[in-house]
Amino acid sequence: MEKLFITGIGTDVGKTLVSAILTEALQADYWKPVQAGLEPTTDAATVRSLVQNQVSRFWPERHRLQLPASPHAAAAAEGITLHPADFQLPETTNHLLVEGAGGLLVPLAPGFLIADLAQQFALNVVVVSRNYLGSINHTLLTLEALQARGLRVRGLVFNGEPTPATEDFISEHTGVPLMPRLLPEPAVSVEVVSRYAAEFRQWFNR
Ligand SMILES: Nc1ncnc2c1ncn2[C@@H]1O[C@H](COP(=O)(O)OP(=O)(O)OP(=O)(O)O)[C@@H](O)[C@H]1O
Ligand SMILES: C[C@H](N)[C@H](N)CCCCCC(=O)O
Ligand SMILES: [Mg+2]
Repeated sequence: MEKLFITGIGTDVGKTLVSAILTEALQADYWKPVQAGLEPTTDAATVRSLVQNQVSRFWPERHRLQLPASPHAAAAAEGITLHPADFQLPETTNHLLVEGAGGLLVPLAPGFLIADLAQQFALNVVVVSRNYLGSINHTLLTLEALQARGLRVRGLVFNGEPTPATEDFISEHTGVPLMPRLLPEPAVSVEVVSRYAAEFRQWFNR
């Protein structure tokens, strides 16, 4: 069974889109442990709206925080402090995807980072790297931080305009496995997710 933690090189890089694609590809369960920002929608609701299979289960967030901010700040604004002991991996016999919030070193509380959650659950990691000027550095820093923590990279997903100079350097410098890449889509839809899911399914079955 694949038990995967979806992180990225920052916020808004496409973790939720990749989560939807992987959820559909593997008919996996999906869990967003901490949702910071509830309007206009949540990541779990987005993934649910983009997948069609009837197998996936959507596990409830452990913390739903109003403020679209860093989780440590969103929690503080509600007068609460998140603790590692709050979080237990959903007990499922299915594949499971766990989506972080923002990038790998985003704080959940003082001394408690998103990376600690991936470590606590001993999950393999999928890294989403959106293409922008500066993304090489952000990607290499993320991969180095994962390596320093002994977290295994299951695959790296490039998202955006194909940029060989960027992608080739990251791939050759780190040797991480590359998953299928995402192109800029005019709109994100069930059809788009279904098309990529077929590609990712092949990647897992290769
Ligand atoms: N390849 C793409 N083509 C078109 N739109 C995209 C693509 N990748 C991401 N987007 C859009 O960019 C926005 C941010 O993506 P997404 O919500 O997946 O980011 P995220 O990394 O999950 O952010 P967060 O840290 O808030 O969880 C969304 O509106 C999403 O639909
Ligand atoms: C609100 C946003 N969409 C994410 N859920 C949280 C992003 C936290 C980023 C914190 C940071 O790296 O400065
Ligand atoms: Mg997201």
